[in-house]
Amino acid sequence: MSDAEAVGRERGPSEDVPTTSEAIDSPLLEVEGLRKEFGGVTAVDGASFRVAPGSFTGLIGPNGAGKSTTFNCITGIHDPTAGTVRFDGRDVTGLPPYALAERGLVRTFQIARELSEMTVLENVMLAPPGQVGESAIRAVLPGLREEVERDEADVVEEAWETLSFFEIDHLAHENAGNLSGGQRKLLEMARVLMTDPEMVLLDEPLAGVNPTLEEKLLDRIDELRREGLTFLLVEHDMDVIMEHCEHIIVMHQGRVLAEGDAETVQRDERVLEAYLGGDV
Ligand SMILES: Nc1ncnc2c1ncn2[C@@H]1O[C@H](COP(=O)(O)OP(=O)(O)OP(=O)(O)O)[C@@H](O)[C@H]1O
Repeated sequence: MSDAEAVGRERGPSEDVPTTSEAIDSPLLEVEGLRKEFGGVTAVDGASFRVAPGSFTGLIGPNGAGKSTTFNCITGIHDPTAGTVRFDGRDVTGLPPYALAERGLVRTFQIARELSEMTVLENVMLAPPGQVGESAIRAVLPGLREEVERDEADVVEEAWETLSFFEIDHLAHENAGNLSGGQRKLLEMARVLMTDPEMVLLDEPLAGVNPTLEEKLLDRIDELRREGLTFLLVEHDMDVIMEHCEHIIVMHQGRVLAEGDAETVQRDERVLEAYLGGDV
């Protein structure tokens, strides 16, 4: 019997499982005892894990495991019923998305209807938090006009660089609503990058993306990681998770069932049983 099998037989789902991320000494993101109830439904039931800075971490689990709810609790969409979320050593539990973005923790958002009527370039230029409103106010203050103009020129330059990085600069003047599903995902990533994040959370970034664009998106993520960005990804495509994520967290029934590298997770019998719908 392998170690994993032995662990699987000795422990039930309600007990704590050993977590390799406990070994991460200085996590960038730390989720502890996270719990979220919706009426009588417990969607997340005491999930705890850590994400190392500069890592590409995957969050997986069968349908209904609590991945999206966990994601939404971390990114300020849901208020957790209990537990804490720490980012860069600070408690950020329950902070709204804009406050998290100011601290460097961002998630991708689908392009909203109003934004789909704007061009790709406008979408990217609007992404930095507070940019437009702030500039508009500062533009009317005497003495600051020059500085504002310089700021805006920087944003335009950065917007073009970001579009070119994702190879969608040729679409700059196209309405965002006319993009294909895959091109939209690239635009969503470009918008995120404009906020100068430290950590990016991605929920199903490859859903509906054709293989060519998928490769492009994954290449860009790998490149950004090499520059020091941290990624946490919820994704159903196991091949992508196993190939690209060096740390994988498996959720089941609202808790962390197992975690480790691809090999560790793949040979963990509890993971297999959870995916097959077995009683773990
Ligand atoms: N707003 C809500 N109200 C009530 N129950 C909810 C709500 N959101 C999620 N749930 C329930 O919480 C549980 C976890 O759902 P969640 O969407 O987080 O899982 P998931 O792992 O992301 O699933 P999937 O892979 O199918 O997207 C499910 O039983 C789901 O029905």
